[in-house]
Amino acid sequence: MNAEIHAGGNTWRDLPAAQQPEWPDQEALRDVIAELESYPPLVFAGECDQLRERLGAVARGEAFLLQGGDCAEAFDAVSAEHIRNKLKTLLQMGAVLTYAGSVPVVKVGRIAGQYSKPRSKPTETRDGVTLPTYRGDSVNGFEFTEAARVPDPQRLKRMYHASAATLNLVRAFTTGGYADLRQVHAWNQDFVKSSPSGQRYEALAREIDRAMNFMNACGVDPEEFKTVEFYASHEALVLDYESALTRTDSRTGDLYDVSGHMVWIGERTRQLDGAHIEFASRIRNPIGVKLGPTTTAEDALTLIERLDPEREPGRLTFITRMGADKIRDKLPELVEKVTASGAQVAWICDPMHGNTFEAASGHKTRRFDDVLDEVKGFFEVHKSLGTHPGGIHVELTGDDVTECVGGGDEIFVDDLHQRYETACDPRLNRSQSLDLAFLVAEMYRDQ
Ligand SMILES: O=C[C@H](O)[C@H](O)COP(=O)(O)O
Ligand SMILES: C=C(OP(=O)(O)O)C(=O)O
Ligand SMILES: [Mn+2]
Repeated sequence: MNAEIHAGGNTWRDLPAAQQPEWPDQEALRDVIAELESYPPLVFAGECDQLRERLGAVARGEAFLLQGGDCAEAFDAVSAEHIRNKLKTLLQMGAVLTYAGSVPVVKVGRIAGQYSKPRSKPTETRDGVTLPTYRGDSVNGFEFTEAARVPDPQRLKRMYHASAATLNLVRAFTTGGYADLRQVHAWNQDFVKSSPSGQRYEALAREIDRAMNFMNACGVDPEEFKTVEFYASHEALVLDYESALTRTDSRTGDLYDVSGHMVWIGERTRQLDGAHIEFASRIRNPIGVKLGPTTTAEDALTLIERLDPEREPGRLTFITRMGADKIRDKLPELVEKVTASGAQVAWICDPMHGNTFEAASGHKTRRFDDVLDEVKGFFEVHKSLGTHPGGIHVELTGDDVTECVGGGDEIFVDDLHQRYETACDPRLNRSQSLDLAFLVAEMYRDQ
């Protein structure tokens, strides 16, 4: 490996890096980094290029991005059941958006690497006891004990292995026949009877069946529907991990972060002169940046200069997370000035992170109606500017949790305690996710 090029993955080390774990033992950390550097890549650089091309279609207005998964993946949720449920939910949403929205859908999971969390406070207090905050399974334990909350670099290796196991199953499902479009009904089997969104989905699946029979009769090869393109993404937060998995592509000499196909930089770590943007500027993966309500148009333009100097559609995705009450005020200026600059970024709506509040029960939650309203605002703004609403970025799970309130199968604040299982932010459950997909498909069609 070319030492100079490889050093490109480490230039962030001279800059301030927000939200990094305070590892107590630096020597142990160095050993872990060295071991991670010897591990095989989790993804192939060519796949990252392919996703960049797909996102280029999103930026040009020819496709829609569906990006979703847990807020925080957990090591003890690396099981066939959890992974299958999550994938099934994303495939169902993808089918709804493709068919009802009549648009090609690029499917990207917050999966196989989403183990690190930025936090708003460094400590958490319960019943008078204060401990370091939980920062994701890659860093420390969720359990509220002093021992669990100490950052342990060995967890970075577990993150790699958990990501590898997850990605392996996802690849098996998406290429081995499980995700075959002819299985649209099978994905819904356990769900259909119990829920209005399941029943609505079933009706759509019947239409898809008819359309496929028609295509079959016209001579389209049914094998065309057997596999689905699915990509993995996560927040590139813990830079020791991400840079240990950054490798030189032997085909081109370019650097890729081979821990996932796409990585994004979060709202709390997007400082223009900070380590995360520097790191992202050195790799060829498609990059996302979260933009919250304090983002100025100048910030957005500088991010483009740093991350997409060639103005390559698909390289840069702006994931806005303004909040339902701010999106209509804050988004127009950003979109206008970015468009005027000639850059072609993909604009994606994260309707989750600007709409979190604490319920009287103490649960962190989100209202389905606020989520929906932020997406509506996002579509309205793009419609008025003649730009493309490129997709949604959501926190969801395939399990029937009770973490967000509202939805067709309504969950009330008093229900939150029943199945509140998230390690960090509240996720849409399967029924709420499907509801959202139907409503977004309608918005897209009306656009
Ligand atoms: O997922 C995002 C952040 O980690 C999360 O919103 C921060 O939550 P906190 O305010 O509980 O730290
Ligand atoms: C931390 C997250 O979001 P943001 O950076 O937008 O707050 C997240 O996506 O979980
Ligand atoms: Mn989150």
